[in-house]
Amino acid sequence: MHKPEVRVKELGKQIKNQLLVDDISFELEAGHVLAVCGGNGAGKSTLLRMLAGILRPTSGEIRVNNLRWAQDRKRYADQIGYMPDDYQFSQGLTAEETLLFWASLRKLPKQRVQEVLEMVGLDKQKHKRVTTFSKGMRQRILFAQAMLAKPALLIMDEPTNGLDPFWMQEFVHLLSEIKQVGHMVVFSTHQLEVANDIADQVLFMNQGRNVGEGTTTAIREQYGSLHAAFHQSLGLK
Ligand SMILES: Nc1ncnc2c1ncn2[C@@H]1O[C@H](COP(=O)(O)OP(=O)(O)OP(=O)(O)O)[C@@H](O)[C@H]1O
Repeated sequence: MHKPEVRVKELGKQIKNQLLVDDISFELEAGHVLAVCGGNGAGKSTLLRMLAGILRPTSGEIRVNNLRWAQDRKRYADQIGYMPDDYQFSQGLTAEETLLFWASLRKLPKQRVQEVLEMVGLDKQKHKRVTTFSKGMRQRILFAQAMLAKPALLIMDEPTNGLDPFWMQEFVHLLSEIKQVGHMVVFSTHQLEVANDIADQVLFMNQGRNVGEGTTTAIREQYGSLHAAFHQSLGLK
C-alpha cells in the first residue's frame, strides 16, 4: 500500500447558514484517480475549488504532498492544475495565445504550450480564436491549461461535458497515461459511466455530504455497478 499523498480531513464550507460541503474526508495515493459524483447542487464544485486553493474552507484540512494551502500557498499552488467547469475566455485571443498567456503566468517554457496543444489535438487549430471554439474544444483547451505545469494533483470540474465520443475515448486514454506517471486526479462528474471507465475511487455526494465511497472495484463487486451503488446511497431503488 502506497502512502496517501492527498489527505482531506473533515472538510467543510459554510456560507451564511448553509453548509455547501459538510465533513468530507478522503485520501488519495500517487497515481490514483478519484471521481466525485453527485447531482446538481451536491457540492462537487465547492469541494474541488477548495482543493484547488481558490476557495477557503471554513473547517477541516487539506494536505497535498504534506503541504497545506494556509501554510505555504505558493508551493501548494505549484502542485495543482485546475480545470474549471466553465471559463470566460478573452475575446480575440487564439488557442496558442491563450495557452502562452497561462504558461507565462507560471513561468513555463513556450515549448510546453506546443506539447499540450498536441496532447489535446488542437495543434492545427492553434491560430483560431478560442471564442469561436465549440464547447468540447474549449474543454480541451481548459484541460491543456490544467496540464501545462505537469501538476502532482490535477483537479477537474466536469471535464467530459461537451466531449464527443472520440474525445471521450481520448480523454480516458490521456488520463490513464497521466496516472501511470504518478499524477493524482480528482474530477467531478454527473456521468457515472465516466467514473466507471477512469476512476480508482469514487465519492458520492448529496447535499454537501459523503453518502458513499470506496474503490470502484469494491463497489462493483458489492453492488454490481456504480449506478446501483449511487442509487442506493441516495435511498433510491
Ligand atoms: N457562493 C455561493 N453562495 C451561496 N451558495 C452557493 C455558492 N456557491 C454555491 N452555492 C450553493 O452551494 C450548493 C452546492 O453548489 P456546487 O456548485 O458546489 O454544486 P455542484 O455539485 O457542483 O452542482 P452542479 O453539478 O450543478 O455544478 C448549491 O446549492 C449552490 O446553490
